[in-house]
Amino acid sequence: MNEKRNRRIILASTSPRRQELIASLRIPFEIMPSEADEDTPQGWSPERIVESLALRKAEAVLRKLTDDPEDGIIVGSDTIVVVDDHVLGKPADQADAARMLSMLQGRAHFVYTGVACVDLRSGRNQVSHRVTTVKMKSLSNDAIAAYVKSGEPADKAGSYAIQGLGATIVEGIEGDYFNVVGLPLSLLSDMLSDMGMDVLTDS
Ligand SMILES: Cc1cn([C@H]2C[C@H](O)[C@@H](COP(=O)(O)OP(=O)(O)OP(=O)(O)O)O2)c(=O)[nH]c1=O
Repeated sequence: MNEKRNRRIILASTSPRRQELIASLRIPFEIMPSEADEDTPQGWSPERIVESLALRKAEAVLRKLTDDPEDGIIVGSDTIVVVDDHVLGKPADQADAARMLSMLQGRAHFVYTGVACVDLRSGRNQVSHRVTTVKMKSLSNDAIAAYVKSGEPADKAGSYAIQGLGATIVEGIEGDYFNVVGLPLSLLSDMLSDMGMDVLTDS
C-alpha cells in the first residue's frame, strides 16, 4: 500500500472559512488552533507578513505535536488586505470596520494570503503566497453603516467577506477567489504535491 495514503493534513486555524475550504480537498484533516502571536514589525512587506505569519501558525502547532507518532502535513495560513501602503487586518470594532470600508470603497485593493506547509516528521517546510486584486463598488456612508451593522465585517481581514453579503459590494476580482476567502486551494495543492501528498491521487 502507498505510504502517502496514511498522511493527514493538520490545519493550524480557527477560521471556519479555511476549515470549509480544506474539506473540499477530500483528504483526511484535523483542526488544531495555533494561538500564535500575529504581531509583525513595522515596515515588513505584505508578502513577508503573510508568509511569516503562516509559518508561525504552522510551527506553533508543530511544537504541540512533537510526540505525535502519526505522519502529516501542518498547514498554516494568513490573509491581509493592502490598499496603498496600508495593511488592513481584522477590525478592532465597528468603527474600525467602517474606517476600513471607507478606504476600500470605489477602488481596487490587493488581498494577500500566505500558506505554509510543515512536515510533521522532518519539520521541512515550504512557504508561499498569492495575491488577488479586488475592485470594490463605490459605497455611500449609509451602505457602509448597513454592512457593518450586519456583523459580517468582524473577524475578516479588510472588514468584508466576499463569500457572504460582501459579494454585493464587490465589483470584480482578478486572480484566485479562494485566496480572498483565506486559503488558495490551487497553490496549496501544488505545495502539498511538492511535499509528497497528491490531492487528486491520494484522496
Ligand atoms: C477579505 C476576506 C477575508 N476573510 C477572512 C479569512 C480569514 O479568516 C480572515 C483573516 O484573518 P487571519 O488572521 O488570516 O485568520 P484568522 O485569525 O481568521 O484564522 P487563523 O489565524 O486561526 O487561521 O479574514 C474572509 O473570510 N473573506 C474575505 O473576503
